[in-house]
Amino acid sequence: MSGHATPARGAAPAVVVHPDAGLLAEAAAARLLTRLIDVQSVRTPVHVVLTGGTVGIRTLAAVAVSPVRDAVDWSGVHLWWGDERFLPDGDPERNETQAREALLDTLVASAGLPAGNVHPAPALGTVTAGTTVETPEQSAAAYAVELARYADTDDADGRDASAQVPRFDVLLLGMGPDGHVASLFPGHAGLAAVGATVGVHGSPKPPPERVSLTFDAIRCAREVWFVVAGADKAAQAAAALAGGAVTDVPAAGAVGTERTLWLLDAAAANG
Ligand SMILES: O=C1O[C@H](COP(=O)(O)O)[C@@H](O)[C@H](O)[C@H]1O
Repeated sequence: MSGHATPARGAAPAVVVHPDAGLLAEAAAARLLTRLIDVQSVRTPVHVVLTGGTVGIRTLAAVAVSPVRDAVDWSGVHLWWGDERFLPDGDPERNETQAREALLDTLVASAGLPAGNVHPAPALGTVTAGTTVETPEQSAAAYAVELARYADTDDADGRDASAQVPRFDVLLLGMGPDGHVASLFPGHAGLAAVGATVGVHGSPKPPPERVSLTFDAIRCAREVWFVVAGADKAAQAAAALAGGAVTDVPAAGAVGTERTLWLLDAAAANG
């Protein structure tokens, strides 16, 4: 295993606990909207990485109905994903499909989000640059090309900019009960992948084929925010916060350069 097996340099984690998963999603949505408004007061565009998973999608649904939603200039927001389930376009299990239904379709239709600012990892069977995407590796490679188009390679702050990705302003992550983040699973080869993206096979959580950002890419984010709920996540949340080994608890390796924030519900915080 490479240097990713040890916790990364980056912002030390801070923890905020909310009473339950519903309030966690509402609070994360409010926090995200405030962050977008704040960042837009000093720079544009803003790059946000979305997560799939239960709380991640509930957070997007809460953004959709927030009265503050339209205080964001969505024309200057670019949206990416930390991971994707490698399935055909429109499959209900794709993180992209769920995010579009929860929020993105509305933003494109009526809030000024350009369709071209939505950057999913290409789905199984889609055609990208004249080639049909048939493997997670092909999707990961095409996703890396798209990320590189928006890359910020300024490494003046000491971060490793070799992953060729945007300087994400917020990168949202869920966490599985096994401690996985994005599609980086305990003991899997993807933990050691270098560059921006990796194709994943044999995921212990269905579907088995996925595409993920690497730790190199995740660690380019200014702010990494976990949204984690449920008693089944408590042990791994505690292990990650205690600085556990990344091979056992991948969440321990996901840090932002300026902030690492764990947004938990009370059940997940009780480990
Ligand atoms: O499969 C995935 O699972 C994780 C966690 O999901 P949850 O439902 O347990 O919260 C998610 O973060 C990831 O994006 C997704 O692909």
